[in-house]
Amino acid sequence: MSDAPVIRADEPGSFPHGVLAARHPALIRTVLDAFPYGPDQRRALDALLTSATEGVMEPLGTEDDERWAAWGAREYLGRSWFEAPFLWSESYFYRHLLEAVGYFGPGAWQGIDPFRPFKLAELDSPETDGELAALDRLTEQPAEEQARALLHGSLWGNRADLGFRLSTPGATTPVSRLVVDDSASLWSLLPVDTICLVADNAGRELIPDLLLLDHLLHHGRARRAVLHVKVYPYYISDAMTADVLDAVRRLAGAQGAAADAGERLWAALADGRLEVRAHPFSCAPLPYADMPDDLRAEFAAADLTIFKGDLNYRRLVGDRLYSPTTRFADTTDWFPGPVAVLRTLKSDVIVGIDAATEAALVAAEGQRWRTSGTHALIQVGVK
Ligand SMILES: O=P(O)(O)OC[C@@]1(O)O[C@H](CO)[C@@H](O)[C@@H]1O
Repeated sequence: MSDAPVIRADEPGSFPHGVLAARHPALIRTVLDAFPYGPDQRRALDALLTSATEGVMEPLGTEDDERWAAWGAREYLGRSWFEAPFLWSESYFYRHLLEAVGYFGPGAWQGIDPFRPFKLAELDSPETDGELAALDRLTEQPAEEQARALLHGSLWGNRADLGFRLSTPGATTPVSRLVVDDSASLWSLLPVDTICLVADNAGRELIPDLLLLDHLLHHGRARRAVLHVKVYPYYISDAMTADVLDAVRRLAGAQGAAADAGERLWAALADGRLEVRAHPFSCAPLPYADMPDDLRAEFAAADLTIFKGDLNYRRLVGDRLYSPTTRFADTTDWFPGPVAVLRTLKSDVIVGIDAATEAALVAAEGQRWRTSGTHALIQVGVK
């Protein structure tokens, strides 16, 4: 195991401190504005707002406390949210938020995703219309060119995360060259029988993820695909099964090439070539290295697993302050199969870049490059 320090949020001015001190309160206010929640839910959200910024982490008071105990709660309950590992307190915050809005019931609000209005707004946005219309031109290109464009669409789609935009309003700064580009190695692993894609955000990220999977299935570069999503609403815009269905419907209801892809995806879901999985560990406050055996076996059975996004990156390599030149392979060698990541950089964790690249980024931006969302990478680990 690495001896790089686990990231915590206890240093004012640091990125994780800002997430807990500013992004979480902003999120609670946004959710309060988006729903006509009743007095009990509003009180619970107000209480969470105070607790999350000034209080300590408390039990949920439900049977889920047992699961969280198995995930380490005994060590952190009663302590400030800022003291626990960043990954742990962020995940626990989302679980508490769902408790406050009655997501797990009993009651009429059971199963109502507090983030759904924002996810749907993305699917209905003019930007999504534009991206779907562009597919008609893309299908006229050679298959190789289509594949490259769809991979990059899926990669940069990762900027479309609502949490990031809560604290980075107008995050439309131009994108830049990849800080690591192992895409040649990724393509060299195909074709495969089974590809797994561990999804990140719904809406404008999930659409290009689905288009990439459709392309791989349609062009025989994978026989089947397994799409891992979250088991409940998490990190604001993370995709769940309901979001996959919304996205496939959005595609199928579009025109031209987008509609063709939507229909193929619908058929692939129906005949099992595309399977959606939502494992309880998907919302665990732990790195994937700690995943349970059944999930490990699922990844082991895939010929290639692609992890999308910043949070999955943190959970794959470990949420630690590594030296950026630490080898990617050294942080992922425990993974039970070939693994790739498509990620825009939105938190402090980074491994696998060379010293010259790091020096150039620091010279140009200080440490902002780690969190600004304007840089991205494609990394691949094969044993
Ligand atoms: O996983 P995603 O959607 O790419 O990013 C999630 C994120 O916005 O949330 C975390 C902070 O709350 C950071 O890891 C990251 O910046």
